[in-house]
Amino acid sequence: MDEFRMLSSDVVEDNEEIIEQSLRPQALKEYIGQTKVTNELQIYIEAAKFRNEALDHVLLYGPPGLGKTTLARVIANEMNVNIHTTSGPAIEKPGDLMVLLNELEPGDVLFIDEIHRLPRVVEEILYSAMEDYFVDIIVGQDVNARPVHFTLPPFTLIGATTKAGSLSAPLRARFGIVLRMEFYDVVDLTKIVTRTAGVLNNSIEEEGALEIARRSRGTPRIANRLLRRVRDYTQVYSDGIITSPLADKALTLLRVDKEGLDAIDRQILTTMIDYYHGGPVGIGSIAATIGEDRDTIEDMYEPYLLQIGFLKRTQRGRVVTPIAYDHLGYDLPKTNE
Ligand SMILES: Nc1ncnc2c1ncn2[C@@H]1O[C@H](COP(=O)(O)OP(=O)(O)OP(=O)(O)O)[C@@H](O)[C@H]1O
Ligand SMILES: [Mg+2]
Repeated sequence: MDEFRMLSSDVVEDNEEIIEQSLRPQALKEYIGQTKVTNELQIYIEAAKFRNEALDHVLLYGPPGLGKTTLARVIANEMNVNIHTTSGPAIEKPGDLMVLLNELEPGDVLFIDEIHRLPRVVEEILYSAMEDYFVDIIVGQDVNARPVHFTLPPFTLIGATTKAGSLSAPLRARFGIVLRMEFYDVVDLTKIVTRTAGVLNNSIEEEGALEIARRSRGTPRIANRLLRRVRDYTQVYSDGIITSPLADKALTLLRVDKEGLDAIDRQILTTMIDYYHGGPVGIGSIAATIGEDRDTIEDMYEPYLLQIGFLKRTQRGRVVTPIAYDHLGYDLPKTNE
């Protein structure tokens, strides 16, 4: 079997995007977990509706797969407005953004995923669009060039990013609502797995859902992905009802360990131990040693390893913690004792 990579963003994703659509909760009350975020949003949405205004601009940040896109759609649903979806890298020039802004009706949501990757020239147009709902641009070229002033309807920009730190200060300052998405706890992930199994029309025991939840790195996208693989396994090897032992067997076959770590996670940790005495070591060196992209490690792998306390960040770099040594079956080096 090919190495199973839970965090990959390759070809599988196209198909997965379609599946994800059908799994997305539509309303705030169906949205599981993230209660800090949803409680806050509930208030702002209600107040905006009461005043009959567009919701203030919202910035959602946090690791991938936690439900930012889902939440953006839920917000639009709750506000009863249309959502126009795009992403930072898709908007190459001011004209691309103008096309999108031109489609907006009063109150609409413009969702920009990976907003930290917007080109600077485009970002600058957003400043006045967000602040005062207008855009001044130059139309035409050379002798025909002339400034044009466009007014826009009130709208809500929802930006999503895995890298809040890469957002420029002026852009960040224009979001009235800034929400940080957190990893989900096992209780909420169990609910998500159970809900998804229901949508997929699959029988699952509570313990089976729990086993998948525990190994999903606090991430709904991964939980749903693992559920589908476990479902395949149970349909082939048993009557299709997902139990805890079956989930364990399927996930072990996929080499997703008890903590939900996959091959790359383990490679990061063992490389740090084998080549760098467990650290401190810079993320660049780790990336170079295992031949992975630095951003991928930083955005997709490291946050969860930090969250569960397997990695620690220090002034001088990343350090593997004693519980990670233990989990991997390594003896602690003398200096750590
Ligand atoms: N709170 C939730 N309750 C139920 N299902 C959820 C929840 N959050 C996310 N999901 C499910 O997880 C999947 C991934 O969610 P989504 O695409 O919104 O993640 P994301 O944060 O936008 O990820 P990325 O940052 O990678 O774009 C979806 O299929 C969605 O159905
Ligand atoms: Mg998304």
